[in-house]
Amino acid sequence: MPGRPIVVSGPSGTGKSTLLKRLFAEYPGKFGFSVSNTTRKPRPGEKDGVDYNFVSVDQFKQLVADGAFIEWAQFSGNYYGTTIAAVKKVSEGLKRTCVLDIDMQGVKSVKKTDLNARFVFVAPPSLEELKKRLEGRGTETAESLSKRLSAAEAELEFAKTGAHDKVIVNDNLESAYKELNEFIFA
Ligand SMILES: Nc1ncnc2c1ncn2[C@@H]1O[C@H](COP(=O)(O)OP(=O)(O)OP(=O)(O)O)[C@@H](O)[C@H]1O
Repeated sequence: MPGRPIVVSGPSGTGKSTLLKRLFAEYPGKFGFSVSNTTRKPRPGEKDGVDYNFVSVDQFKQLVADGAFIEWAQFSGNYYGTTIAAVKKVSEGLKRTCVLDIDMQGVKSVKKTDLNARFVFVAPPSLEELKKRLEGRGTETAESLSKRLSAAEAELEFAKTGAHDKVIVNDNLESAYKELNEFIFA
């Protein structure tokens, strides 16, 4: 029996991917991510329904109008989004526990659906440490770094409202992973 969907959120750079990568590796076949919808064209080797659900702009707009999305966005001329149906497909089709790595808008949106998800927030030990990790990852420009840090403050404020079932401070990676594991299998 797959478990209820798990929504993992928290500031960019707080360590969500690091923790999830470890979880997926420890339990192969137990968890899965949903397949996103996109209007961009498939790249060679990409399979429809596996890498993405490839749709036309008209189809995408219809899904938006139908309220099918948990979250969607436009990047460099293409639309991308996660549908409620794609999350259900992971549990009902693949019989896996669906894990969603989304931001606070996504969290609010999932709460309005019938997905009956559980919410975990991964917090950094401090904003200074978060800045160090983002710098250390070597993926950010000065501009994207400052954008992520201001978004981080909003995420931390939101977490204070008690919207999540569990808050994990990712200070020591081992103990954060242990807490995540315990929460997920509780
Ligand atoms: N407990 C920890 N102590 C020190 N460094 C950590 C810890 N956890 C993660 N990191 C490092 O912090 C950086 C950011 O981690 P990661 O990429 O997992 O964050 P993220 O929350 O998934 O970010 P994004 O939302 O941008 O994808 C990585 O370089 C990672 O190795």
